[in-house]
Amino acid sequence: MSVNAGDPDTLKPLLPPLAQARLQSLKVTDAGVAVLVLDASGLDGIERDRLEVAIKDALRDHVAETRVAMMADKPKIRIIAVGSGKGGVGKSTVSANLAVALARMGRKVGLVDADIYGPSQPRLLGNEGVKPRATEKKLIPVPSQWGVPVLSMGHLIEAGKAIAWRGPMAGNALGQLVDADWGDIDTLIVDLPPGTGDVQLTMLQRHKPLGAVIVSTPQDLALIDATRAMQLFEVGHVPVIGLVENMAGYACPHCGEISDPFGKGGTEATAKALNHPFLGRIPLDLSIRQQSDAGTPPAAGNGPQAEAFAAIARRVATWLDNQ
Ligand SMILES: Nc1ncnc2c1ncn2[C@@H]1O[C@H](COP(=O)(O)OP(=O)(O)OP(=O)(O)O)[C@@H](O)[C@H]1O
Repeated sequence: MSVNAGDPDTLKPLLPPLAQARLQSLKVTDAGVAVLVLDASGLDGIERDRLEVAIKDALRDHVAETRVAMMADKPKIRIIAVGSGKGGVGKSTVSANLAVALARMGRKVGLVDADIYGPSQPRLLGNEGVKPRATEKKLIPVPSQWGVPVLSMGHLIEAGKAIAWRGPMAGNALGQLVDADWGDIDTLIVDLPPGTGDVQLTMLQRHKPLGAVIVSTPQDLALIDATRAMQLFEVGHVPVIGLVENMAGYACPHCGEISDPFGKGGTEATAKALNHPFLGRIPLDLSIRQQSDAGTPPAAGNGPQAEAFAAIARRVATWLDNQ
């Protein structure tokens, strides 16, 4: 060991240039052990191994031992966009319950309500009226009792006040919601506004989703619009994870007879025709609307509705795990 052992300033110039550039700290213990912390973001496993070997070689004759800690980059949040061709098909309901069902499976999920002209997530997750806190630069998502933090324009504006924003302002607002301080969340469900307008384009261009879930009713007209929404994602090179059929089969609360006010099986047939997976079907059920209005997502319960959402969440989770 050299006489200079223990002096980090003498050791630094001995390091390979890449290590010097990425060095975050260098300490030497009383026992002569050099402990280096490096920013390893963007380096792959082989590059990291090579760098560690080079550092140890460079210091071998100067310290008793060298330990290198590589700080990996923060895992990137994966965005799943939930879209629909037309309004009112239950896209927000599916987004909220998909997020809750994924959280119940132990996933670290957050929810962005990108439906900035008609935000509904604060009501669906039961945290209406709560204002998000903010650090100097970023919003801090609002917690919900279902384990899913959420950010919505509904948390930032006065309840019931209409927003008449133009495209670019809407895009910037969406940016603030998506780029918030999401903590250890690794998957963000983004509830898009219906259709194929500015907000959807901004989403594709600036915050590229990893995949998209498309919600439709079994109705022909809704399916035509859903097909259009899928084309938008395809043009943006965002893979369609699959289609969800909502409001399928109505069970009469009095006699139990099942009727199909919006048709039957249309979404599954469309998925098949377009070669996309079918993720599952949610029945038209009065209790889904009642629980949603009360801020108690059905996916958090134990009934058949919870299972219907859980089945969809399992398919989405499997898709995520295979990426
Ligand atoms: N499966 C269902 N059974 C019964 N009611 C439902 C179901 N899905 C959604 N709803 C109800 O339908 C209404 C519209 O749902 P939601 O707001 O989720 O649709 P949306 O597609 O997000 O609409 P928008 O385009 O306005 O954002 C809500 O009152 C909701 O509670």
